[in-house]
Amino acid sequence: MPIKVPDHLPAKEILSEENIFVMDESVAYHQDIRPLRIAILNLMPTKETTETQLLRLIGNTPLQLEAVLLHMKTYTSKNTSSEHLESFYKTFEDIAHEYYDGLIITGAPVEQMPFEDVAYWEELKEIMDWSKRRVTSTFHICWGAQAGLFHHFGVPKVDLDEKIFGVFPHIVEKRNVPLMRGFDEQFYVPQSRHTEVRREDVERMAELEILSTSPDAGIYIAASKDGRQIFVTGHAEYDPQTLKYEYDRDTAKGLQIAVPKNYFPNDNPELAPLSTWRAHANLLFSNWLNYYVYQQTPYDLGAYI
Ligand SMILES: CC(=O)SCCNC(=O)CCNC(=O)[C@H](O)C(C)(C)COP(=O)(O)OP(=O)(O)OC[C@H]1O[C@@H](n2cnc3c(N)ncnc32)[C@H](O)[C@@H]1OP(=O)(O)O
Ligand SMILES: N[C@@H](CCO)C(=O)O
Repeated sequence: MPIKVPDHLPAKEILSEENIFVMDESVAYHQDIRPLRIAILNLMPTKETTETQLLRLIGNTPLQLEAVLLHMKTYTSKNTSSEHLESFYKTFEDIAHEYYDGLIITGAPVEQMPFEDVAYWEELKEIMDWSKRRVTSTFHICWGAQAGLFHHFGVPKVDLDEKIFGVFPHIVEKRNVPLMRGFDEQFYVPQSRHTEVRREDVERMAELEILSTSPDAGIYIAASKDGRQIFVTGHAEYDPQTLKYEYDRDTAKGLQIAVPKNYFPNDNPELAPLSTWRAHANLLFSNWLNYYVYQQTPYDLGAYI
């Protein structure tokens, strides 16, 4: 939450320069409060796991949220039961006439296919176009980020020689941006990708800025300068066991997969993995919800979007 201070207090300028959020009394007085409406477009096969991971993170805020789960109408999930989807999910068609304060588009295990071969690509393009008109800020994760960067900005995804797999150190590139508030100089994030977006392709787009990168894993966070589109290539939301699950799964299938880096103690898969990214994940999502959703969205949704 912002610190509310008298309009001309000298500390206000110092804290603002430190990228601490300070709000004038006059602005605070005019804030109206209502629950935030957040839609989660869940493209993951492991839908129940992903729901839990994301709700845990967005629930870590004093703000009231109304979360709506979405799945694709034009694709039939193999790994999630239709009972679960019918009970808890809606489709885009059900909500297309509404406005949302925030939208999260998850990753999906389709990154090695051309975008056009993904069965729900047309529906996803429609949702991404809609998000520009009806959502205050959209948070794209992993393949969702690649899809958004490609669709909105023509940034291609590029195959990697080897999967980036493990928990890597990341750094802040643009410190004076609200999404980065309170980030450590170096922090850890799980990455699990066979593809990447290249720095030069993102830098070519004047509307985008690169906020955080990793020497090992490349671009981590890019965003539109107006904050309405956030693209995150890593999986801050992953549970401590998720990379282990992916490693065991691929090993059992006989795939050539390296042990995830910086994850198991001594890189020994027999030992229980250590979580080193949870604090970062909480900060990333609460910064997004606070500064890009709550502080920006109009009280009357749809009033200016
Ligand atoms: C880069 C990122 O975004 S990372 C995020 C993705 N990571 C994960 O999903 C990790 C967890 N996933 C998994 O472990 C595995 O996908 C499993 C175990 C759930 C299933 O794996 P498999 O049995 O090998 O593959 P399966 O044939 O069931 O298809 C896997 C998924 O690929 C996706 N998929 C495959 N082909 C297509 C296609 N043409 N169009 C759209 N989606 C497709 C679907 O999401 C499908 O699962 P779903 O139908 O339940 O949504
Ligand atoms: N995180 C994914 C990789 C991209 O599909 C997995 O290992 O399932």
